[in-house]
Amino acid sequence: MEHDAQVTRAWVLHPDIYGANQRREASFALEEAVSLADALAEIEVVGSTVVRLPKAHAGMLFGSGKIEELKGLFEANDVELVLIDGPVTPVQQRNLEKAWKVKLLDRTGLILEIFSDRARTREGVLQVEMAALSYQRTRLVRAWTHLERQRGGLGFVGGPGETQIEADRRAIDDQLVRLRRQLAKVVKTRELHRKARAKVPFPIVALVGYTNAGKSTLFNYVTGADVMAKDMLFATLDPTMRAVHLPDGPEVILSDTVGFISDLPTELVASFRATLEEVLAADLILHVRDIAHPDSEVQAKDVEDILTSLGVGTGTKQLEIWNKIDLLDDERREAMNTRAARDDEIFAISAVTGEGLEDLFAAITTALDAKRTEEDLHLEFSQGKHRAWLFKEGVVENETQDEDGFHLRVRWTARQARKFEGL
Ligand SMILES: Nc1nc2c(ncn2[C@@H]2O[C@H](COP(=O)(O)OP(=O)(O)OP(=O)(O)O)[C@@H](O)[C@H]2O)c(=O)[nH]1
Repeated sequence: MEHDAQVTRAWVLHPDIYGANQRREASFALEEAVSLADALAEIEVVGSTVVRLPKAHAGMLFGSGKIEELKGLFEANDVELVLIDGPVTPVQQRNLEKAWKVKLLDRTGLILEIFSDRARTREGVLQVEMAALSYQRTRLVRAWTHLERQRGGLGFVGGPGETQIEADRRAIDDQLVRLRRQLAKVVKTRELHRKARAKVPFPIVALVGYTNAGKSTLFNYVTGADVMAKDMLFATLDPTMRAVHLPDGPEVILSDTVGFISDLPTELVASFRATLEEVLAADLILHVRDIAHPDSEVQAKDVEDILTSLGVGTGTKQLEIWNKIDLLDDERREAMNTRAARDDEIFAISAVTGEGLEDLFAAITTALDAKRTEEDLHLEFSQGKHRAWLFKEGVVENETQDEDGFHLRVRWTARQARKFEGL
């Protein structure tokens, strides 16, 4: 058979762990894994299968019959790469690669590949490199533990394998230290940028959501920008910011962030913390959901869990955006619209047709205006201009005066506070 030499022929396996993986329907999980693989241009998915995992086949992951059966399938389809949508130990990887004569990548490895393909900014590139190294490091440790066990767990030092692994581990540690230093520098620069932005008197609205939910499409619709919006997972990796005037509303900074995914590798969760700080700093969070997706509820729950684990969102107002209603049939669309209309914090929209956006913009304006905090200010007499501004903006609740100046109790929104700072 003649094949395009530029692309690697891949087969996707979703291991269905009996009894443990029922939270997500196996067929949806398999579909998502195929989309993940499709996100890499150099991979062509030639087939995909859900495989029920046996209870115990530690060294090979699957039973020998299944391995033979799959081997025949891979040979018949000239498969060069097998993607296993789950964790695979280094030992299992080596054994399966040998048995099937293919290269093998597990879910974390695949997601890391995609992230490394997508990272554009210096910070993104450094974070992905660090995540990949941390991942490699855990695989060294596992192999080492395994070697140790083979020798009967005596733990004596100096075996050739162990020395090599120790050396590899040290090399990785050194490189991680170097990368961490470089990253710290980049983060510092970004901090300065954010501080500069905080002086801009606009509230920040952050878009979050499961990958492919439509964040970039909504961002583009609102800002008229041309951020890459594709039916491709993780099209947006680095956060994008844009100041935009909402129709009949305030000027805001809209921020588009990386999409979330179930079972996000822990290495990546940690390394993307910094990027998600943009979300932490937001005045309002818009959680964009693909409401037409069959697994929409599970996706939403996973996004909420990741946000909670990152400490994002507590105390920050959130609106839920039910996107892609144009894809629903009339009956379901009607039902969604009715449900959304009953809840002040849910909005059914289509980021493609623009349906429902007017109500959403109005709600964003209201939410930002409602976010008032109370503060005590002391103004010197020479700051009369500031006092006049506060009275003009109508945020002063109470005022007293002494020989130094004015004591004001103000209730204001983040937007007003920032404007005041800029005076
Ligand atoms: N029919 C329809 N398609 C939509 C809508 N919103 C987004 N899409 C499509 O969904 C796909 C994903 O949209 P993106 O905007 O790239 O999604 P994202 O959430 O930014 O994705 P990540 O970058 O992976 O986080 C694209 O093919 C969009 O055209 C919508 O309201 N209706």
